[in-house]
Amino acid sequence: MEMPTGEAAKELIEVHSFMWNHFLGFAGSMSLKCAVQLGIPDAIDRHGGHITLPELADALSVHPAKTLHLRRLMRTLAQLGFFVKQTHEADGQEAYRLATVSKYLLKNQAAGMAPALLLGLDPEWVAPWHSLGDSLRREEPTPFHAVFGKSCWELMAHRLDMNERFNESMACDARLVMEVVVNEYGHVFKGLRSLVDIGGGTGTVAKAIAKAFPHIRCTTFDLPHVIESATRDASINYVGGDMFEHVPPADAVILKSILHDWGDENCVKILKQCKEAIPMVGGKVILIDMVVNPNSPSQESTKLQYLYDMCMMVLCEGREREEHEWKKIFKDAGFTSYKITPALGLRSIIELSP
Ligand SMILES: C[S@@+](CC[C@H](N)C(=O)[O-])C[C@H]1O[C@@H](n2cnc3c(N)ncnc32)[C@H](O)[C@@H]1O
Ligand SMILES: O=c1cc(-c2ccc(O)cc2)oc2c(O)c(O)ccc12
Repeated sequence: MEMPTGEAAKELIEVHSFMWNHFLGFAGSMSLKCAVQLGIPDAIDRHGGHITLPELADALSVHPAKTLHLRRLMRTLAQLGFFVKQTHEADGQEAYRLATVSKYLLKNQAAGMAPALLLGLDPEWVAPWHSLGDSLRREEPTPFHAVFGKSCWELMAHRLDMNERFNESMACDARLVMEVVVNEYGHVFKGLRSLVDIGGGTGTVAKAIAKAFPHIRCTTFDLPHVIESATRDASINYVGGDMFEHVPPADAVILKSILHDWGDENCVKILKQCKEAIPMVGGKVILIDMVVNPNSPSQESTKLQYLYDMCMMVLCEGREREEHEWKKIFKDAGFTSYKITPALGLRSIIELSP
C-alpha cells in the first residue's frame, strides 16, 4: 500500500489520533478507578491539598519498586484534568494538588461521586457489555440477562453486596441532584402536604425534600429488600412494595431515574399506578429524568445522554427519550398536561397533571 502524502497524510494522522482517543477511553476510566481505590484524592487532601511524589508513595504504602509507576499514573490523571502537576522550583521535585473535579472523589463527601465510578467499573457490572453484540441477535431482554439470567432488580434481591453498591451509587447521584432541585426549583413542591418517592432507594431524595420542606410528609417506596437495607431517618416513612401493583396515596409522587429504567409499556403501567395514588385536583407526578434533544446547542450533554442510553440498554430494559416519546407515554397513561423544566444539565424536571 502506498503511504498517503499531503492532505491524505494529514487526514490519516487525525483519524489515528481520533481512534486511539476512543480505544483508550477505558484506560483513563480505569486509571481513575485505581486512584480512588488507592485513596489518592484523600491522601492529598489529608496532606493539606498538596503532596510531593515521595510523600504520596509513602502515604499510600506504594512498593519502592513501583514509585515510577505511581508517577506515570499521576501524570496521566493530571493530563486528564483530575490533578494539577507542579514542579518545585528549589529542587525540581514533582508534586500534585487536587483539581476542582477531584474534590468530588473524596470519601465521606456529601457531594462525592466515587461510588458511581466504582459501580460503573465494577467487573460484574461491566461484564454485560461484552454480551451486547450477541444479545442483539437473541430474544433475552438485556445483555444483563445474558450474563446473570435475570434482571438487575431480581439479582440485587439476592446479592446484597451488589444491592449495597448500587444503592450507594444512586444515593450519591441523588444527593447532588436534589441539592439543586430543592434550592433552585423548590416551587415544584409548593402546596404539597404529602409526597411519595417511588423507587426511592434508601431514601436520599425523600430526606432532601423533608429537610428543605419539613411540613411535607415524605415516604420512600421501593422493593422490600431495598427498604430493609435503608438506614432509617425519623423524618421519613419507609414502605416496601411493587410499583407495578400499588403506589401509596399522596398529594404528589416523585420518580427520579425510574422511567428511564423501563420500556414504554411498563412506563405507562407505572404512571397509571401513580395517577391512582394522587388526587384528581391538585395532585401531581414529578419526574426527574432525561429529555434528549438531538439538536441541543450543548452536544456534550447529548453525547452523555446517548452514552447513558447505552447503559440503560445493557443493564436494564430502559432508554433515554426525546420529548415526543415522553408525550406519548404521558397521554397513554391518562395525563392531560405536562411541563418540562430542563434544569439539571443532563436531566429535566417534568411535572404531570392528571
Ligand atoms: C435507578 S434506581 C433510582 C433510585 C432513586 N430514585 C435515585 O434516583 O437515586 C431505580 C430504583 O427503582 C427500584 N425498583 C425497581 N423495580 C421496582 C418495583 N417493581 N417497585 C418499586 N421499586 C422498584 C429499584 O430498587 C431502585 O431503587
Ligand atoms: O445498572 C445501572 C448502572 C448505572 C451506572 C452506570 C455507571 C456508573 O458509573 C454509575 C451508575 O446506573 C443505572 C441507573 O442510573 C439506572 O437508572 C438503572 C440502572 C443503572
